[in-house]
Amino acid sequence: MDVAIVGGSGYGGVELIRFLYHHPHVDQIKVVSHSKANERFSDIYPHMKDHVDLTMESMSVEAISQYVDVVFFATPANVSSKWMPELIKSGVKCIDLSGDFRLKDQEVYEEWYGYDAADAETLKEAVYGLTEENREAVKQAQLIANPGCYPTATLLGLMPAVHHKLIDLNSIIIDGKTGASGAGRSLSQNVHYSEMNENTKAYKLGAHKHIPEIEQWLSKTASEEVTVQFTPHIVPMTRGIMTTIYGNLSTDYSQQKMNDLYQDYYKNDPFVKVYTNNHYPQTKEVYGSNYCAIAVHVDERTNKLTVISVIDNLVKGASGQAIQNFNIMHGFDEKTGLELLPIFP
Ligand SMILES: NC(=O)C1=CN([C@@H]2O[C@H](COP(=O)(O)OP(=O)(O)OC[C@H]3O[C@@H](n4cnc5c(N)ncnc54)[C@H](OP(=O)(O)O)[C@@H]3O)[C@@H](O)[C@H]2O)C=CC1
Ligand SMILES: CC(=O)N[C@@H](CCC(=O)OP(=O)(O)O)C(=O)O
Repeated sequence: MDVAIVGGSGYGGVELIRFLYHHPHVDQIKVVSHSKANERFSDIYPHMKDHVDLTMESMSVEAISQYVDVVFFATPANVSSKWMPELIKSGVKCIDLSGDFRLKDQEVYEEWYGYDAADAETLKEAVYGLTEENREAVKQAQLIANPGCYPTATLLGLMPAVHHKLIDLNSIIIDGKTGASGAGRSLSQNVHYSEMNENTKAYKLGAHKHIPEIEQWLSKTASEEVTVQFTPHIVPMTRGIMTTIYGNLSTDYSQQKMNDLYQDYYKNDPFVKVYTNNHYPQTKEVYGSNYCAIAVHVDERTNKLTVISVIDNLVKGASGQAIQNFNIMHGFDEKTGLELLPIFP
């Protein structure tokens, strides 16, 4: 299978290459870059020297659709929406790491992203790639809207309780923490070393584009309109997302029953681990891997459920989940190429 990565010179791109380069079903990788065409990939990422022999190329949409079977987009918002109509018409499968196809309502996209939405016809083709929740649709999809990093951790943390109607859906509060790599490789003041080292700060309160993404999936799952309170924070680490999620319990449910429910819910999902031994997973425990690790706490005193959910933003929160979806779309074992253990410490 031949694949192209558009925006291959960024963090999402280098992670895709880390996993795809030795993927047993991938023959050729085209790394598409406009700013760095003709440069060697290992000159941009010297740790790849002698491992990855690829040169970045500038390719038109026509050339891409002619030469490859699958296109991954690791580009900022407002890029894939421009390329996609032609690619979809040509029959190529596409997996988009950006948010351009995640929100089904064009007005909502325009309000939260500030760009023109993707065209309605192409948007209809998009399948939300939260793998564990949408596996059957992913199997049939031509276009995957790969979820955002915070929504991946949040939704996987909430789904068992939501499906079993154990929390009041309009009481959900999400406290999110991310490392600097979430902002991508391009320079952003938010992640300037001297402003994030030994510092923790909240940002985009009530305005983060992951709010409508989380609400859309919760509302679809619950068949009612759900709103959430979400506050993201940047903490001084490179990789990792932790979401600490609170909700009011809507029924009497013991810690033991909640543990059993969560464990049972994810028993067939190879990349979700549920801890039931009073261990609360840490971001370091999933570093570099495609795992989401979850633990739940039932507080009978306050009648609240707390969920801790951690992922590596660049893997399960982006490139790893994209490859999990790629595997499923093509009938490969979903673990193919992704069975790396986390790096610790
Ligand atoms: N970082 C993360 O943790 C996560 C990121 N995402 C999403 O994945 C996407 C990629 O993120 P990330 O890799 O971190 O970002 P980076 O900034 O590291 O890389 C983005 C790449 O996109 C390319 N690019 C930039 N502008 C344009 C443009 N106008 N047209 C075409 N290509 C362009 C650039 O490559 P070149 O100049 O070589 O073409 C650049 O290297 C984003 O949409 C991001 O929101 C999703 C989940 C998590
Ligand atoms: C540290 C930092 O700035 N993180 C970014 C992560 C955004 C991201 O990756 O967005 P998508 O997952 O929607 O593509 C942010 O919170 O806006």
